[in-house]
This record gives sequence, structure tokens and C-alpha cells, in this order.
Amino acid sequence: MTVTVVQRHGGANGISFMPERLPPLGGDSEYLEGITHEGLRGVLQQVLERDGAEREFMSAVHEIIFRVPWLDDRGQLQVNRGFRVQFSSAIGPYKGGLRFRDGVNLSIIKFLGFEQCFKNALTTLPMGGGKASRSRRAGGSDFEPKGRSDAEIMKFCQSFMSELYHHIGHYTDVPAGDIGVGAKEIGYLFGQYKRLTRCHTGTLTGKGLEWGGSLMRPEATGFGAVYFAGELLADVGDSLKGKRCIVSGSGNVAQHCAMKLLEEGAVVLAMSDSRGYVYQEEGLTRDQIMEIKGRRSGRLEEYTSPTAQYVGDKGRRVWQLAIPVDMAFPCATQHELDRDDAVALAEHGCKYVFEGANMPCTPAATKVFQDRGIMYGPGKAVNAGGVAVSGLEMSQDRIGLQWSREEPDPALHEWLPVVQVDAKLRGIMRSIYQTAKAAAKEYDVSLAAGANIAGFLKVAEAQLAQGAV
Ligand SMILES: NC(=O)C1=CN([C@@H]2O[C@H](COP(=O)(O)OP(=O)(O)OC[C@H]3O[C@@H](n4cnc5c(N)ncnc54)[C@H](OP(=O)(O)O)[C@@H]3O)[C@@H](O)[C@H]2O)C=CC1
Ligand SMILES: O=C(O)CCC(=O)C(=O)O
Repeated sequence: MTVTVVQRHGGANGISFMPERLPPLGGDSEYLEGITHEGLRGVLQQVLERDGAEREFMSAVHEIIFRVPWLDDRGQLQVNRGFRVQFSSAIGPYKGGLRFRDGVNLSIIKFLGFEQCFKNALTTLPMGGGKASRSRRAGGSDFEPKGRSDAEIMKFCQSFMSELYHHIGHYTDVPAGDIGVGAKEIGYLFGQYKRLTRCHTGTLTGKGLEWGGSLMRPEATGFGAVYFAGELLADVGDSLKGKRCIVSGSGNVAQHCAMKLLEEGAVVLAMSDSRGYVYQEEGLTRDQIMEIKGRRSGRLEEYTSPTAQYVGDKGRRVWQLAIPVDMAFPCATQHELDRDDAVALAEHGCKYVFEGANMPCTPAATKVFQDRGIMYGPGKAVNAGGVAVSGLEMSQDRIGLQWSREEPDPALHEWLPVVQVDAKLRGIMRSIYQTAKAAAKEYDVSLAAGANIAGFLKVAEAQLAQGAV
């Protein structure tokens, strides 16, 4: 069952307009007018009770909220909530990740979609023969895969896709992974999509290499964050070599960020999860990070090492580690780094913060960075490498080829232009940095505001050129 909440005469922020399905804003009863289906009325009533305060935002975007029923291993019926929010398809199909995590709600999905819009605009990908990128879209569910069996995850994914497939397609809307959605979940989602549509198209990214995925999609976000940092440091006459770094999280983005930092000669002091962190004075080794990396569904507290220390997080977050630190890479989740954490980082000598996660620093934290002269790379620029390689995956799916990671494949380069995914990713991250910097200079604002302006202008100009539809 789907509940679509849209406004009759277009959205207040002028970004997205969808056909009318429900009456315009007004009293709650207006939303329910003419809806005779008992179940649908019940769901709508719940939506209004839960999210009724968000009327203005509800009117500006296309939101889809649906029930996801599935049977757990005990044969008990479970019902989760599924979400999808589409903002703008001005510069290409909607594009953005799916998040499966306890506590996911419409507000989180909206913020992710909003950031995604401008991030995608910054990627400058050549698509369909022109210079285009994808527009924003975000989705997910309050389903928590942690602690669930593979069979349960598969059943949930199949039920989730049984509704979502109505709204997606390789030229319409292309989901990917985010927190709680990795290669396994993408596989189950894709299988169900294919079963329902009978089409093997590139409708999801982050697919397995053998069935339409791109090399380097798993690494792309974390590697891209380090490439962005390298660009900024080089620009100010500094380098990553020997830099003492704290990386939060230990999931996809954090792991690849940490591995790339080591490759570039930096030192990774600590990594974390939602319960604590692992720390080693002289820096974690490649083997230790690889071992942490293997713990996707486990807990860091179960990680044992003769040298590294596990610290349970009882209000003392990884950012509060009382050791000299040069750089911070928050790569876990939104608002994980607050004002006190920013002050602690500043006091321990931190000079750079790069957001691998989406909006990990609170506004109060970014104010501290500004006041203390800490250089700050915003998420929509720093972590855009993931969606950029998703864009490359879409291109590969369209032409039915797989590009190489570094060296061109001699069998292909005779007759087709060859793209080396790693070089392309580096180039995209360089271009994002340069674009944000140029806008910051032109408008005399911070790098973060420069990234916002550059992303916004691309979307707005495309939209205006298309008659503001
Ligand atoms: N995957 C991608 O390509 C992209 C991801 N991002 C963003 O990067 C971030 C991480 O995503 P991803 O690595 O894919 O997700 P994963 O699910 O792979 O990993 C998330 C990690 O963050 C940890 N975490 C969650 N909440 C907290 C918290 N409050 N404090 C400390 N650690 C926490 C998790 O720990 P635990 O196991 O305890 O839950 C886990 O280690 C998100 O903000 C996502 O939106 C951005 C661009 C692309
Ligand atoms: O690869 C994608 O489509 C989206 C990745 C993502 O979730 C993000 O950029 O925040």
C-alpha cells in the first residue's frame, strides 16, 4: 500500500512538482477526504499524527511511504515502514542510497535526499553524451538488519522491493546502498526487482561485479574522501604523509577511508562504531583495519588485539581522545560530532575535518571549526565519490561493458574509449574541490557554502531551462 503526499500546485521551494493525488494542505480531514479504503485511511491517519508538523516540507517533495510486511524466522509477522523521497530530476534520473536502520524516519530520509541533490550536481559526470549528473533521491526503512538472519534480510528486501519497484527504473530512479545496505542487500533487492519486472537493467547500483556492478564502487566513498582531502592539502602546501587521523565508524566508508589513508602515508589512530572505539597510540596497522573490516555485522567490542585498546563509549566519544591529532574523518552517521567534540579536537591540535558521512558535524561544531581556523570539507563534496562511481556504474550498464580499475583492458581499448575507474574517481574529486573552491571565492564564502552554491546553481539552471518543471 502506498501513501503519496504531494501538493496540488507545485512545491514551495520550487524544486519538484508531481501530479496531484491528495487534496492541498489544509485540515487533516482534507487529506482523508474521498479516501474510502479503510486500511489506507488508517495509514494516512498515522502519517498525519506522526509527520503532520512537517506540512510545508511535505508539500515540496514527492514522498512515498509504505508498509513492509515480512515473516521472521519464528514465523511471526513483522511490519516495517518504507520510505522514498524524490526531490528533483532536473539533471537526470533520481539517484541516491537506501538506508536500513532502526529509527530511520521521514525527516532523516528528507535530509539525505536534500544533501544528495546538490552532491550529485557536483559530480559533473558525463552521461548520455552530455555533461550531466543525477538528481536526488533517498529512501530506506526502519528495518535494522543487525541481528537478523540472512533469510530474514532476504524476506525483508523482497517485500520492500515489492512496493519500491513501482517507482524506480534505470531512467527514472536508481537506488544504491547506504547505512545497513551493502552488497548483500543490493543483491536481494535486485533479484526481486528482476523477478517482478523481468528486466535486467542497471536499476540499482552497488551490484555484484558479475552482474552489472562497477569495479571500485565499494571503495569509492572512502577513497574519494581521501582524494578530496589530498587535493585540499596540496592546495595549501601540505600533504597527508604522517598526518595523525581519527576515523569514525567502521562500516563501508570508514574502512575504505582508513585503508586509503594508510596507503597515502597517514596514521589512523582510531576507528569506532555506535558503542565505542578501537585505538592504538602508534596507529592501527593494515591487518588490524582489515580485521575490523571483516566485522560488518559484528561489534567492535568483540575485536581483540594484544596492542590496540577498545574503549566503550560512555559519553566519551572517539573525538575526545586526549592525544595529538591532525585530521578527523567522521564517517559514521549524522550529528555524530557535536560542539564539545569539535572543541576537544581543536584542543588536541586538529587542523582539518573531512566529512565522509552525511552531515556528521552539527552546526555548532562547524562554527567551532570556523572560529578555530580548522579547515572543513563538507559531506556533499567530500563523500561524493560513492555516488560518482554509481554514476559510472550506470554508464557501464547502459553500454553493457565493465571498465577497468587502473589499467585499460587491451581487449576493449582498440574500439572503445576506456575509462579507468580509479583515475576517473580522482579526477571527479579534484573537480568537485575546484568547483566548490571557485564558488567560495566568487561569492566570498566558506568552502562548505561554495559547495552548496555550486550544486544549487546546477540544479536551478537545469530546472529553469526546462521551464521550471
Ligand atoms: N556507502 C556509501 O557509498 C555512502 C555513504 N555515505 C554516508 O556515510 C555514512 C556511513 O555509511 P556506510 O559506511 O555506508 O554505512 P555502514 O552501515 O557500512 O557503516 C556505518 C558505520 O557507522 C557506525 N555508526 C552508526 N552510528 C554511529 C554513531 N552514532 N557513532 C559511531 N558510529 C556509528 C556503525 O556502527 P554500528 O555497527 O555500531 O551500527 C557502522 O560502523 C552515512 O552517513 C552514509 O549516509 C555517504 C556517501 C556514500
Ligand atoms: O551511490 C549512490 O547512489 C548513493 C550513495 C549515497 O547514499 C550518498 O551519496 O549519500
